[in-house]
Amino acid sequence: MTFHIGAKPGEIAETCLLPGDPYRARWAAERFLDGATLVSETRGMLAYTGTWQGHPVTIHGTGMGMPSLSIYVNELIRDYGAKTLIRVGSCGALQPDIALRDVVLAQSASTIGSPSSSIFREMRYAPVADFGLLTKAHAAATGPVHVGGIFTSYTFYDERPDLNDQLQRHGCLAVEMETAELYTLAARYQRRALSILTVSDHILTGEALPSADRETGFSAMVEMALRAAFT
Ligand SMILES: O=P(O)(O)O[C@H]1O[C@H](CO)[C@@H](O)[C@H]1O
Ligand SMILES: O=c1cc[nH]c(=O)[nH]1
Repeated sequence: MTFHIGAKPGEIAETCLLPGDPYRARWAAERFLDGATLVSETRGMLAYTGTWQGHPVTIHGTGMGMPSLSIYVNELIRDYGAKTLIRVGSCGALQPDIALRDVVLAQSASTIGSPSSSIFREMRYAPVADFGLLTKAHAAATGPVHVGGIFTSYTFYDERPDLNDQLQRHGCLAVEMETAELYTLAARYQRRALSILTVSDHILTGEALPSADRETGFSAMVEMALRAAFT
């Protein structure tokens, strides 16, 4: 047990899938894992461990935003020995050729700042995905998939439309709230990380999926994450 994870030693797999939403963790565990067992529900952040095609996998919610993800990923890596960490999240699209339900593979994650920023002082660190996971996830895609840079925001309700304009102009595919810190922590501890994101809304058009779709409609990215981890 740690401050924020109730699992006993040995109950967390080396491969962890990380949705922001704890109910997405439950849905994905029930749908994709054999023998899924609830191993932590501290603060309602559900975590399940089971197997996929014989491989041990944990699916652990992270909550919303980099500070929350940072707590869980630090403990998963430092206390439980997680080695492969794949975020399965939602994002808002920033480019006109990206549609609702498309998948975005985050090659890099720009940010204004992250919980790790203070250790870099004046340096603008560039958090990047694990190349092996990225290429394997891309090969496993069965529908529209986009690969490129994303923006990890500290806020959901952003008051800077000019920032979205600049991000779009510089080819940024989508916005979400966790990946920059995930990639930075993975680099620090020499672990593999990737963010696979399903487009839940479009920043340019204002279209959005209903929240039930966000919770359960994301099979393609979970399948891509599992195939990337084990092929
Ligand atoms: O669907 P998840 O994984 O939570 O990801 C996105 O959704 C939340 C905002 O609604 C933020 O956590 C953002 O990154
Ligand atoms: O952070 C996020 C996640 C999904 N959609 C957004 O617009 N922002």
